[in-house]
This record gives sequence, C-alpha cells and structure tokens, in this order.
Amino acid sequence: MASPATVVLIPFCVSGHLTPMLEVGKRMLRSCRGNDDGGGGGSAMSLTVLLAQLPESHRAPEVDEIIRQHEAGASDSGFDVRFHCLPAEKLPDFRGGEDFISRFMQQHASHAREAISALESRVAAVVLDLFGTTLLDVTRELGLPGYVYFTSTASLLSLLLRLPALDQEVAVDFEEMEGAVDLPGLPPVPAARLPTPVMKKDCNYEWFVYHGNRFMEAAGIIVNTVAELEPAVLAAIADGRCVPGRRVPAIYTVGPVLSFKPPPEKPHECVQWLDAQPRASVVFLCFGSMGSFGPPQVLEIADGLERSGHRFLWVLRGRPPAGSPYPTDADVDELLPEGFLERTKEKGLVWSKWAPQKEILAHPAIGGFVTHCGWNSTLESLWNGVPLVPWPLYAEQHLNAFELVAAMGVAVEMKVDRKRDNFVEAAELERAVQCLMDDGSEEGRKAREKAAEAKAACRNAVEEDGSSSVALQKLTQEMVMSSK
Ligand SMILES: COc1cc(-c2[o+]c3cc(O)cc([O-])c3cc2O[C@@H]2O[C@H](CO)[C@H](O)[C@H](O)[C@H]2O)cc(OC)c1O
Ligand SMILES: O=c1ccn([C@@H]2O[C@H](COP(=O)(O)OP(=O)(O)O)[C@@H](O)[C@H]2O)c(=O)[nH]1
Repeated sequence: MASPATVVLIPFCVSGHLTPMLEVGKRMLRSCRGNDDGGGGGSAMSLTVLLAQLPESHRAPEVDEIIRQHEAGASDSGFDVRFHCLPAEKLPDFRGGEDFISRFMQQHASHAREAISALESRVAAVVLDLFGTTLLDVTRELGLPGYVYFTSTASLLSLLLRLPALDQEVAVDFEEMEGAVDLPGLPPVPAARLPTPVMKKDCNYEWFVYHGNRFMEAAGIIVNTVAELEPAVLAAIADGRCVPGRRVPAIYTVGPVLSFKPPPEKPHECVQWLDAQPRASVVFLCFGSMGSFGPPQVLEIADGLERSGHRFLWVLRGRPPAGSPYPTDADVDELLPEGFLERTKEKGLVWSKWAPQKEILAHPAIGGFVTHCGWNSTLESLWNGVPLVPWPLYAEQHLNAFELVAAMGVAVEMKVDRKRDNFVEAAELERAVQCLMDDGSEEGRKAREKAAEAKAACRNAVEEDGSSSVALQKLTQEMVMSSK
C-alpha cells in the first residue's frame, strides 16, 4: 500500500499560533481516519511540522513543552506526525512585531523549500501561518496547494482582505481618521477600534496590506472560528464584498480549535480555591501570554476590584525583563496597595504566575472574564459560556473587543484609554465588573444569555455533523484528493 500523503504545517512558533496549528493538524488526521475505509486506526494522511524556531533568548518558556507534548500525544494516538527543525537563522532586523514575525517567516523560505523537496512522502498540501504568506512563492514553485491557517477572527480576515483597497481609499493614518470604517458584515467600526498594526501606515501596516493581498492566492483559508459566531462577516467574505470583482479562496471555519490536557491528579491551587467559591460568583482576570501592567495601573485594578465587592481571581504578572516580551512572576507584596491582600482574603486570590486558564474558565465558580481579548482566550471563554469584559492591549485585540460587544453581544463594554497605554480607571473597572456580575444588571444578563448561546454554538460546531466538523472533512478530503 502507498504511504499516506503528508500535509506540511509551517507555524509561527509562539504559543498563540503554534498550539492551534498543531491542534488543527491533529483534527485533520482524525477526520481522515474517520473517512478511511480500512478501519485500521491509521490515517490516510500524515503530518510534517516544519519548525522555524526562535532562538532561546526570544522563545517563550512554554513552547518547547508544547512541542514535546504534541510529539508524545501523536505517537500515543498512532498518528504519523514528524517534527523537523529548520536551520536557525540570525534574527532579522525589524521595526515592530508584524515586521519581525513576517521577516522571520520569510527568512526560512529556502529552508522550507529544501525540507519539503527532500520529503519521501507525497505532499498533499502546505499550511502556512497567517504571517507566512511569503512562503506561497515556495508552494507555487513546488506546484503544491498552499493554505493559510488564520488563528484569529473572520472579522480580522475580512479587514485584511479589504485592506489593500481601504489603503487607497483612506489617505491618512487610521489613527488620524475620524468616523468609522465599513467592514462588510460588521456594524461600522470606529477607526479607533482597529488593530494596533493598522493604526499607523508604517512597515507593520505594510505587512498587513501585503498579507491581505497574498491571502487571495491561497488554495484555501482555514479559520479558527465558528461559522455560527460570525455569520454576517463570513457571508460578506464569501459573497465577495471584501474584495469586489475577485474570487476569494474557499474559507474553512474549523473552530474552536482548543487543546485540552487531562487535569492534574492534584488540582492546581487556583482550582482548589475556586472549589470553595459559590457558583458563577468569581470574576477572572488574565491578560494572555504577554499582558502585564505598570504599578499605577495595578493600583487602579486593585482598587476597582475591591470596590466592586465581587469575588475575583486575578492573574497579576510582572513587567518583562529588557529584550523579552514575556511577563515575569509578579512581586505581589511590592505591587499591591498596603493591606489589600488582608482586606480581600475572603473574596479574592491574586496569582502571580502562569495560570491554568483553560481549567479556570471551565470551573463552575467562574461568572465572568476580564480579558485582553486574545482570540484563543476568547474562544476558551465562549466554549464555557463565560461572558467577558474586554480589556484589549495589543495585536488585533481592539477589533476583537469591538466585535464581542457590538456584534456578538457576549461582553460588557469597558472604557479603555488607548492613548494612555490602554489605561483603565478603578471606577470604570468597578462599574464594568458590577455590570457583568450583578444579578440585577440588564446589560450583564444579556451578555450572559449571549455567552450561553455562544457556548452552544461552539459545542454544536464540533459535533459530528456540526459546521466545523463538516468544514474540516471537506478540507481534508480536498487535500487527499489533490494529492492522488
Ligand atoms: C494576530 O495579530 C498578531 C499576533 C501577534 C502575536 O505575537 C506573538 C508573539 C509572541 O512572542 C508570542 C505570542 O504568543 C504571540 C501571539 C500573537 O498573536 C496572538 O495570536 C492569537 C491568535 O491569532 C490572538 O489573536 C492574540 O490576540 C494574539 O496576541 C503579534 C502581532 O503583532 C506583533 C499581531 O498583529
Ligand atoms: O496565565 C496564563 C496566560 C495565558 N494562558 C493561555 O495562553 C493562551 C493565550 O492566547 P491568546 O490568543 O488569548 O493571547 P496571546 O497570549 O497569544 O496574546 C491561551 O490559550 C490561554 O489559555 C494561560 O494558560 N495562562
């Protein structure tokens, strides 16, 4: 029997992009096994993961562990998954986050070409990170279908598809623009709510325009969203309203792509604490892999939480050391106002390290989530029906926050002062937390109701006949067929 064709994944190796790409790969293998008539437990497909690894100085501590776990998990489940490290490159010169990620991916193009050419298996398709569209040149040269795996919302995708035209329509920097931007399928988006790299027409912005253009060349775009969460935006993309007059690649909505580990034998301290709290009584605050605040903001948060009167679990991280984007464990005694821990000890827990966020959001004691609106965190919250208070910080999070409030209705708005480094006043946090958590709040009730609907949509989507499972099957069938 011929060996199965392989799908090559080329992720950007940071947790928020790597984990969902590895997980979607695993789901593709599972979906192929479902289609396999042999029933022998194998899959009609294998995976080859090409790792363009950041040097240790820039690598998040959890990345090696993520790779180790997926390697072990793949061999346990009988799937054929091979990891291949591409030769290391000197870090590129860069002038911002998107510039860095895009150049870093570009630097590995020739290594990726060599590695793919040397594979013994037939290659069914290559799946690229959303910042890796420069590698579409490689897939074209090799005559292979190149897909993009889009780790964020359909709304961000619609913005990127529309950006090349929007760039021509709007002469000034978007941060100078008054009024709103028309993104088909969304209510008018105030210019101030656009993603950070779009605000100023610098090199990071240029990369967004570049990727937006190149997405049109992909064989398909795989999106980590749920069709039922963003129906209007997806319809607008499919109808060609984002790029009039051109055929948009097929869109596969396969989310929520979340990976869960079995809980540890001894529950984590945060979970033990939650076990002692009443149902839906705790507001959880956590700000992603890169979120941290300076001392004045920490004081405002402490004050706002205390005044809200609600129970809280607050992941408080310290500022990153120079040259790293990753927060440190916080020195809680130094950062918090005097007497805060003592005064709130019956109601709150401040956790200064990486927290088991997925387990926390799944806990029945959690009633709301103050979040930076990273898309993985958002999906984890909606998967559990937890309503949100958005506190966007970087990347595309301001647009996510807008969509959560204005389109999905699963969140209660909070005023975040983008011009003051996303500062939130204590009184505003107090108001938003009360609005989200108080039984009597109409706004909170609506958000809770919508979050419960979103939970049902997420769970239905991944059932056997759900929209995401069907999209995944279609995708894998297409890949397998094209390799025959
Ligand atoms: C989507 O737009 C951007 C994403 C990122 C980005 O960068 C990043 C860098 C790291 O060193 C570690 C990370 O984990 C990481 C993650 C990351 O994106 C996150 O991706 C999620 C899924 O797409 C999610 O949506 C989060 O909001 C993102 O933070 C960086 C960037 O510019 C620098 C982007 O424009
Ligand atoms: O203390 C923390 C902080 C973050 N996360 C996880 O890190 C990911 C963050 O991804 P997201 O897309 O939300 O934001 P990013 O960190 O990439 O900006 C999510 O899976 C979170 O569950 C976690 O487990 N513990």
